[in-house]
Amino acid sequence: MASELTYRGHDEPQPKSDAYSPKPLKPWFPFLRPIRYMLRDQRLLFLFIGIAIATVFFAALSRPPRPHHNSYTYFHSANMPDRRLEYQHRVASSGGKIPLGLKPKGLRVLVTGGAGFVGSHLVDRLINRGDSVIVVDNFFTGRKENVMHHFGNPRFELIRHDVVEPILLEVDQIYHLACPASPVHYKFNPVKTIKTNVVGTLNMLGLAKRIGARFLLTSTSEVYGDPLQHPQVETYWGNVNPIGVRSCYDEGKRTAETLAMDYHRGAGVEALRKEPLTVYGDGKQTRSFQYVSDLVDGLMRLMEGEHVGPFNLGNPGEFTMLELAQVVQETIDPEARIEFRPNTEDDPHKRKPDITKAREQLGWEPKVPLRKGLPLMVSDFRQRIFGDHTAA
Ligand SMILES: O=c1ccn([C@@H]2O[C@H](COP(=O)(O)OP(=O)(O)O[C@H]3OC[C@@H](O)[C@H](O)[C@H]3O)[C@@H](O)[C@H]2O)c(=O)[nH]1
Repeated sequence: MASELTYRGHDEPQPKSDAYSPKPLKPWFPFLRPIRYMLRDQRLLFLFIGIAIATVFFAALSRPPRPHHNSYTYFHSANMPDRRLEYQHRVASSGGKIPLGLKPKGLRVLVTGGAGFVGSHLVDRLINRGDSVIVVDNFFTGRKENVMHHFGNPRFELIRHDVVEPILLEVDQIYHLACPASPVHYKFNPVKTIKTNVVGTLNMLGLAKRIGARFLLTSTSEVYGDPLQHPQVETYWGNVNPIGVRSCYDEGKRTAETLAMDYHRGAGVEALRKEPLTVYGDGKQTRSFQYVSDLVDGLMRLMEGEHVGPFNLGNPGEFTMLELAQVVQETIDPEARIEFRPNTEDDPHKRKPDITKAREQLGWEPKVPLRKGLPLMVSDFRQRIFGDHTAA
């Protein structure tokens, strides 16, 4: 009865040849069973997951140690004869599984603000000596054209990024230059200027700490404000108006220096500072001017040396703004007219770096005097702006 309820086909005529005969076994039948077995209960999925876990595990086992993890303690050892050689050794020896000849040769260097004036000259030097360079720049005052000649070089990367936002990169050294540098630019949006100096520097120091990279901050002679000591040595604390129109830059850089030294003391980050005395103004106030190649040379010596803390990297030659204008007339354009305008607020009266420390400890001093540097600077700008190759 039950079968009648469930199967009603017994009334239909049966085909004549329906006498029972077992189906012949297909030749591929033995292979079908394991495949069916695999497909049941999502066994295949579990198999793939197993393979993935094993791959990750063995890849992690075979990964070489990172070169910069021990650079942290390394930079605190005072008896390091040649940091650059040691760096090359560490980078090279980090590639245990990489076939000979494919190992990275130079350092991996991050230059924030690398599309700017000083930064792009620094990038040229680093690329020329064989390093791999990553430039991070928001192009506020920098230009792609300054670094365009490195496009296509596998050792060069350009990232449009604002340092006030965190970024994670793997490098051995960080040159932190990103900041509006001339009074017109840093006064344009003062809150953003101080934010770049404080938050941007915090982000870069945080990155340096995380990856164990060496850190160099480019500060400014403006941290001395309107100095009461002349010339200025690195230990001079300065005379700065904390609430003036220039404070976003002066005090921003001073805070950036504080942060760098606090990270150094608290977290072991290597903190360096340089003082480019390259501010141009007008009136009778004095300033010192240095050619960019001297500055870049000093920056690299500082980064490669074992010293920590502030260094004045400037040219002690002291000129009034009027003298500067006269040198421009003599060396570049005798027709140029000198126009007097009222001075800007809080403009320091005098500025001249004492570079004894840099001379003694870095073996550095500027080589290019103002009279020689100015025409070189004009050629450089001509080439950058008009692509005038003959001028170089
Ligand atoms: O928020 C900012 C502001 C500026 N920048 C970049 O920083 C670079 C600054 O270069 P500039 O050509 O304007 O100025 P300089 O090369 O003369 O400045 C350099 O010396 C003076 C120091 O105070 C600066 O920190 C240093 O960059 C530019 O490429 C600019 O686009 C940022 O990446 N982020």
